[in-house]
Amino acid sequence: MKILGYRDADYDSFVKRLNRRALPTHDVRDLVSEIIAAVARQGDKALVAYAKRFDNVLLKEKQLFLTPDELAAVKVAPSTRKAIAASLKNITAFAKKGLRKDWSMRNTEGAIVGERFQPFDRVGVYVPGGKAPLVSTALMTAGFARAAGVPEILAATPCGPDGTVNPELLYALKAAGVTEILKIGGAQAIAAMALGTKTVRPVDRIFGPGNRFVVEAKRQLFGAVSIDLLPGPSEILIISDKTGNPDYIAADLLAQAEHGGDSVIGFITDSKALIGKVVKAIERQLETLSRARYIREVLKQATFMMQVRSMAEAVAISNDFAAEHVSFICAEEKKWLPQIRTAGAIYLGNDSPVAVGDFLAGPSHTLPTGGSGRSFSGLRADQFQRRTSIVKLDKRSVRKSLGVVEEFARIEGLDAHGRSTAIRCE
Ligand SMILES: NC(=O)c1ccc[n+]([C@@H]2O[C@H](COP(=O)([O-])OP(=O)(O)OC[C@H]3O[C@@H](n4cnc5c(N)ncnc54)[C@H](O)[C@@H]3O)[C@@H](O)[C@H]2O)c1
Ligand SMILES: [Zn+2]
Repeated sequence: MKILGYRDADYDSFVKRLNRRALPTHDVRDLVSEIIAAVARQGDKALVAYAKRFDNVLLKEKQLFLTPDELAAVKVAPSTRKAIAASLKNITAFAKKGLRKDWSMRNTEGAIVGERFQPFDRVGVYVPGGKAPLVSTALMTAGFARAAGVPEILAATPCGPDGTVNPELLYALKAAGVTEILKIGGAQAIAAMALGTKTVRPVDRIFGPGNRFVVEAKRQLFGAVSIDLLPGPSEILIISDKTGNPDYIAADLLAQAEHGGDSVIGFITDSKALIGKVVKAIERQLETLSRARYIREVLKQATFMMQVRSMAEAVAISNDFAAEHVSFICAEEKKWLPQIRTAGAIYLGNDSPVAVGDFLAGPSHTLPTGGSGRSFSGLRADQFQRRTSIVKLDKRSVRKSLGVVEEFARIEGLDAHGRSTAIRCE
């Protein structure tokens, strides 16, 4: 854990380093481009080879997809079914609010102009499965696709060494409306969905979070497909004044640490006393957690706590860092909230655990990480809609448009353009 305050000698250089840009390292970039090239060249054969190399599973080319029988046989506890239904209910309601609706109006010349929104025909969602079966992520991606009315939803998720996928995850995928399940993970799964293979039909757009290989594959395949955003290893930044409850703050930091070593955990406050209390609370709570040893490692490698001069400084650092989740606890919430501009999601006050947003609240937990929050927003239902603009003129509006069109045609030296409009006014 790195603990520092504004009086420390290395404070300024540390703060400077928190101003991030989401860019991959060279080794990840090179490995991923090699994987993409192999999938493009060898298709299913490459998928089988990488599943063996990275996931330690022996699959045949015929076994890349989950069969309908396997899916039909999935059974989960009633309590699981209830939890998944509760989450999907909130997700669907939230998603429907975010869908865009067709509209039209008349422009100055009287032409009808408008926008039409239709669901994509076929999308791919990546559901991480490396470290934990992210059942909630299945809902937080495919659930939005279904709410938008996408008819074909291909999900990709890595299977275990025995070739099976966690039954709760399968149940969630089915509940969220997924129509095909590819048992492949990593960059190779993204490549297969984007480029297609003999057995995988390519998709129009790819959604969903993953580790750095998955995120880099989406970045490199942009163009072959479109992507939602760059949602990588999860992270949190907690900003609190002295009104923050140290036990709650510690609990949220620990919950984040559970996500894994690639993620970053930050705590910024203008109260030095609060840092001391949070550190003590972490030690106390850690004792009772099942993944304590693992969490301890993350706290050591990837956690910082900082005493800043003021809330203004805290907010400025937060905007530079562009964290996936910002927890904001401040007596002057109304004053500062509009100024937190680059966060993927903001959790307000002492009583808003990020975990509720992870699993249940409604907004997708698929959020930009690694500093990409500066340029991307979290996953929304309207990202599953393809937008088309529509223009319709009649004799009156075409006549009214002619003067301006002819002037542009003259300036740009495109006389056929002018002629195509004039001919309709003769
Ligand atoms: N930002 C968000 O919205 C959000 C939401 C949920 C999860 N996440 C993040 O997603 C990540 C999931 O990561 P994960 O690893 O558990 O699952 P994952 O499914 O993303 O990655 C596992 C796959 O990576 C590939 N792989 C593993 N090691 C490799 C290597 N050395 N080289 C090349 N490929 C390799 C394997 O094929 C494996 O199937 C976590 O960091 C989590 O925080 C983010
Ligand atoms: Zn979480």
